[in-house]
This record gives sequence, structure tokens and C-alpha cells, in this order.
Amino acid sequence: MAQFPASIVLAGAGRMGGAMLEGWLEGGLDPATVQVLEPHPSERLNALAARFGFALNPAPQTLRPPRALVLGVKPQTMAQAAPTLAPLAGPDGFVLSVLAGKTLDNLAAAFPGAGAVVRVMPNLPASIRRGVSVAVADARAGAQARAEASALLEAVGAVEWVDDESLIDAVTAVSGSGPAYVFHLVEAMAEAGVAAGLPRALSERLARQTVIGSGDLLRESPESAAALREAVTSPGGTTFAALQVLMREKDGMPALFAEAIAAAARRSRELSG
Ligand SMILES: NC(=O)C1=CN([C@@H]2O[C@H](COP(=O)(O)OP(=O)(O)OC[C@H]3O[C@@H](n4cnc5c(N)ncnc54)[C@H](OP(=O)(O)O)[C@@H]3O)[C@@H](O)[C@H]2O)C=CC1
Ligand SMILES: O=C(O)[C@@H]1CCC=N1
Repeated sequence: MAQFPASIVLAGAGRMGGAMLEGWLEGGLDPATVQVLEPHPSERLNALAARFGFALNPAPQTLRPPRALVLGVKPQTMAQAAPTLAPLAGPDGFVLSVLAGKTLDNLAAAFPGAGAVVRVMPNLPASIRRGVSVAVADARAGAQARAEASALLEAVGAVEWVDDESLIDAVTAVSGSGPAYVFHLVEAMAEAGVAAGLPRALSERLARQTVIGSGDLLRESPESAAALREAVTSPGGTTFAALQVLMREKDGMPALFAEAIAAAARRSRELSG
């Protein structure tokens, strides 16, 4: 694995920033090299700080521009946070942002002192180091900055780099937001099971374990999702009956997902403004 940046300031250690921080520390990052700015630390973050001993909310005068300034605040907070954080973006370092919608140009304008900018879209399974991140860097980011950014992302899951930044809106819609669709699938299946007569607790357990088991099967099997679907589907059987509804051209899952993912990608583009 590539080297972590020599020094890191993480601004915003909520659900995503906190998950990434945990992955770095579990992955061997020297806690002395990271400083974390988080106005309202969660219990989990406080426990992590107690366990690893990194600097949580150090005195502002002790902060120097790090090699990597990692932004984990909300896109809507960036305008308010940037003036305070901008002095930490120095010419020898890079800014790594996970903010949905905020473009490389947005980030370069908000952090004019930065040597380079890397825009990343991770996802929540990063909290168990099974995330997937897609990254794009501006032209100033050299091989070393890219390798260090990769090290930060590989600590929490798989990493893909793209050259075309315009892909990130669709990436956000598919893999950034995607875990929520899967969790909603569990909710919807459980609710439908109740409607079909199952006790709620049993229905919830069955829906949850079905998604867990299917995810594990996807991970372990070399087969495509389509082939695995076909393996469940007996001709003229129960799955076939259900899929005739779910795969309906007009209002089935493909149509619904096309609409949902277009809405998320549109929102990602709006957040740049
Ligand atoms: N959650 C997810 O699944 C994913 C999130 N993202 C991106 O990650 C970013 C964070 O999202 P998420 O973790 O869910 O949000 P959270 O609200 O959990 O985390 C953001 C944190 O930043 C803190 N914060 C606010 N202002 C500052 C500041 N000036 N300096 C330092 N910290 C500050 C917030 O504190 P307070 O609450 O007190 O304001 C909060 O704890 C977003 O930009 C989002 O687009 C990307 C992919 C997936
Ligand atoms: O919902 C959001 O805006 C963020 C980005 C992707 C996942 N969560």
C-alpha cells in the first residue's frame, strides 16, 4: 500500500469523515500525524481519540498547512467553513474533498493556496472498510499526491480513478447514495412481507438477512448479478412471478432506478452552485 500523507488535517469528522479517520488509524496511520477539527464530536469520535491519541480540536494557533487537508463537511457548510480552513491549504499540500457536488473548480476557488485538489466520492460502507471511492484530481496533482490520496481511500475500501470529472455526478448517484437504496430495499421487502402476513420482526429479519446473504454471494461468486438472478428464478415459479412485476418496462425497478439516479445526479450538479 502507498504511503499515507506525512501530515493530515481532517475538517469534519461526522459519519463519512469519522469513518475514513477510523479506517486510516486501523490501517496503521501514525496518530501523531493527524489533527481533527470537529465542532460536535460524537461519542464514537471521542472514543477513537481516547484510543489512538490523535489531536481532536487542537488550539487553532498550533495548526499548520498539512500535506493533506481532508474536507468532510457538508456541501451546504463549505462556504461558511472555507474562510477559516483556507489558510491550511498550502502550496506543498493538497485538498481532498468528499463533498457531494463541489467541483474541482469550486474547491480551487475556495482554497486558493492549495497545491492541488482531489475530489472524491466515497460511500458509507467505508465505515467497515468495505466502501468504494471514485476520485478525480486536478492537473496540478502529481503522482505522489495521487498515491497519497489513494492510500487514504484504500484504507476504507476499493478505489477507482477517473479523468473525466463530469462522471462524478453519476458516480454520486450510483455508489455514493447507493447504500441508501439497498437499505430502503430491506425496508420495502420487510413491509411487503408484513402485508403478505408475516409477523413484523420475522419479516425484518428475513429481509435483512436476504440482502446480507445476497451481498456476500455477490462478493464470493464470479457470476454476474444477472446470472445470479437467473439462478434463483425457476421457470414458471415464484421468483418469475415477482420479477414480472419488478422488471416491468413502464414502472418496474429499471424505470424507477433510472428516475431516482437521474434525480440524484441532478442534485449533485445543483450542489456545485
Ligand atoms: N454520509 C454519506 O454516506 C456520504 C457523505 N458524503 C459527503 O460527506 C460529507 C459529510 O457528510 P456526512 O458525514 O454524512 O455529514 P455529517 O453531518 O455527519 O458530518 C459533517 C461534520 O462536519 C462538521 N462541521 C461543520 N462545520 C465544520 C467546520 N467548520 N469545521 C469542521 N467540521 C465542521 C459537522 O458538525 P455539525 O454537525 O456540528 O455541523 C459534522 O459533524 C458531505 O459533504 C457529503 O456529501 C459523501 C459520500 C457518502
Ligand atoms: O446524500 C448525500 O448528499 C450524500 C452524498 C452521497 C451520499 N450522501
